[in-house]
Amino acid sequence: MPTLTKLYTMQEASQHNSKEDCWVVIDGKVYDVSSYLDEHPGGDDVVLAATGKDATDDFEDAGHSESAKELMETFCIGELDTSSPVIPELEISSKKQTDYAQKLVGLTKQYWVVPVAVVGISVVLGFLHLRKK
Ligand code: HEM
Repeated sequence: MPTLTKLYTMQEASQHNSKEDCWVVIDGKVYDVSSYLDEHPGGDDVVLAATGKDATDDFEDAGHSESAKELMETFCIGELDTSSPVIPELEISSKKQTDYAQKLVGLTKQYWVVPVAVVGISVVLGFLHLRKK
């Protein structure tokens, strides 16, 4: 008999990112850990920080025990739908664009002195030139 596994997109899972409603995605599975947050020995903040992304590495890096992994399975509500993945390149390039735009704005703010100095020097030179005549 086929098993019915509920599929969730990362976008959907990432909307559950609060203390009252917290989902994490680990190893292709989606876990609703809302009821466990207060009891989590590592604290609720680390789990909350692991929402909205693939938290497999974070989970593994914390060195969870076998019993922690067994407990985790009791919170499993489905699997990650990978059929329409977000194209990472698109995200990165759009992020880069905003980064450049922000840098440009920063530079213009920082280097306002340059055009002001150029104008100032031109005025002084103009004055000197007129006086010579
Ligand atoms: C389904 C989700 C999770 C369950 C059931 C769970 C369960 C546990 C348990 C039982 C421990 C105690 C040590 C052990 O037995 O291994 C623990 C520790 C810890 N967990 Fe989780 N955890 C979950 C998710 C996460 C996530 C997503 C993170 C993100 C980084 C995390 C970070 C930590 C940390 C840092 C500790 C170490 C606390 C310490 O030793 O001071 N856990 N967790």
